Amino acid sequence: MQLRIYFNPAELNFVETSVEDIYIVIDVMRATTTMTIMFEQGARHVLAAQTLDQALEAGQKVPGRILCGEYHTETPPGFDFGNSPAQFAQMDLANQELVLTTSNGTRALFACPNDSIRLAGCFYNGNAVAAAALALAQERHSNIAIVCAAEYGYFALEDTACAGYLAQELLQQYPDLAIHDSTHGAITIYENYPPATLLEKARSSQDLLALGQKKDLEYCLSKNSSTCVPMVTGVEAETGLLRLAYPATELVSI
Ligand SMILES: O=C(O)[C@H](CS(=O)(=O)O)OP(=O)(O)O
Repeated sequence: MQLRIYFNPAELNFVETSVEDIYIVIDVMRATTTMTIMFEQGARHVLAAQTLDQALEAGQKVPGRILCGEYHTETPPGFDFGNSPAQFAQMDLANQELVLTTSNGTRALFACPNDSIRLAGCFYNGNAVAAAALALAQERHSNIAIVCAAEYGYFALEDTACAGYLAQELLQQYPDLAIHDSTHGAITIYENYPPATLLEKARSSQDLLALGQKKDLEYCLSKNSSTCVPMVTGVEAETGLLRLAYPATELVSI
């Protein structure tokens, strides 16, 4: 079993990807942390949209859906909530369906091959997402790919550090995993930029601090606080949104 790490979703355009691989998508600040917390709070589904318009349309289509997301960190007009993990952590989302669109994280899910298994990974569910990816890869005799959402196409320190952290977790749980240069690079970055250092140095941390979202950083930079592993379980035919669930009891269309 092999592990490859992509530091930017665009890299997927230049390699031969396999639909059989298990893709862990990381957007530490904040999309994949937020998704994990939504399920932690009881959400039934999170529907990931690629654009604001797609999200608005999907929100209007089904009454009762909660429309969430951001455009340049702000809650867009017409949306119920933004993309704050700290805010969702205070909400009872039992059985709710949420539509989520964000600048980088939800798009990174779409950058992976259609019909592939995609898991939302972050520091917050690190241990659990590594275990889930390994179980799926073993069951399917496939490889694992970690895809960093990055930041508007640019390298993101916190996503890469988290990729290194997940790589360490994967190697601990499955020492026979074959790794490549990208894994050595990500682990070195994690060792030099653990969460406490990311808080100080990562640009996204600075941006969130400037916006008064310090509480979000506590969630985004906390390790192994959840066993929830959001998984793409299909595509909503009418809207094209990716449906995520946890537990993924509906693994029928992939
Ligand atoms: O909501 C976020 O934190 C970001 C937006 S920005 O990059 O901080 O402007 O979106 P995400 O897709 O979660 O990275």
